[in-house]
Amino acid sequence: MRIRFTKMQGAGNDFVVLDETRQRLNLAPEQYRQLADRHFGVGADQILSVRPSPAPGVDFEYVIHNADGGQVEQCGNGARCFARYVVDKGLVRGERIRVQTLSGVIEPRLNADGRVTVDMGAPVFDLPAVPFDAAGLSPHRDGQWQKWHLALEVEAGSEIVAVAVLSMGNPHAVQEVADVEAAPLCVQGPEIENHPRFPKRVNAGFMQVVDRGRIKLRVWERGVGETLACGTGACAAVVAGIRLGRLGPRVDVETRGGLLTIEWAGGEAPVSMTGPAVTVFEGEIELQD
Ligand SMILES: N[C@H](CCC[C@H](N)C(=O)O)C(=O)O
Repeated sequence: MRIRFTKMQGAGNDFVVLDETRQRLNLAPEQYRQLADRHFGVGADQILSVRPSPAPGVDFEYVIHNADGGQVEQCGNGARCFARYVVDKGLVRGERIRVQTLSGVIEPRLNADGRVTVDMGAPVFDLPAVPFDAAGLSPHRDGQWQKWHLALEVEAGSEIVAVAVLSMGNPHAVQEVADVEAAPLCVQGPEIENHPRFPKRVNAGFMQVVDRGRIKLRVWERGVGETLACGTGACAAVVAGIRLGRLGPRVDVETRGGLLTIEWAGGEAPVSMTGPAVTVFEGEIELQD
């Protein structure tokens, strides 16, 4: 099957975008994996599908697959690129862009400076959890925040890390580190991603607080590994930092791939994310059938 695609990136988190507005491609997980493969395919962290939405008042359906071929609920950097794509391709009829995802409807906005702002919805603080006695965990309340101690089995024996756990539509476990460049992502990342506490696996964030308006962040993403930026991960880290009293309501998030700005007023308020969205190239590829 020969298909056309658009390669995009948001703060270095990169995507293959597929236009399914006229025809569904019905790809199999192996074909998503082929598209994401950086040696045998195009190469990307996620594959984003643009589909029409049957729902009244909703313009598009936004379907997201990780590099491992699994479909997921949300992708923040991808949402900005989705908005850039549908505007640049002339697919948008009105002023607003309302997009259905597995975790609800989002409404991205293109700003005059070329960056894109997305209301990512309100954070959710209780994730589907394995009963703690089955996973050997010891939850404790730290201030007003329930943090979880995860028992990680790493080469040097087991170690306990305290993570803040929340959902931005997709699951995140965020920990604070003194130096994000020295954070053990390659060791702890896969351990946390696949920890029995998270029956749907999890994205593992490593946050260094610079001051109340700035953090540095690296994320080991579920289904991908370390990415240069993670939009929902930036939202989750800022929400965790605000809930722990470490951050103010507007935070610049330095990622290896660029800068994201996250705002959250607390409580049930939605989290706002602003950042870049860039088209890199267009192409065609022959997919295995
Ligand atoms: N790996 C994530 C999906 C992509 C999230 C990230 N690329 C973003 O910008 O939010 C997950 O499995 O939940």
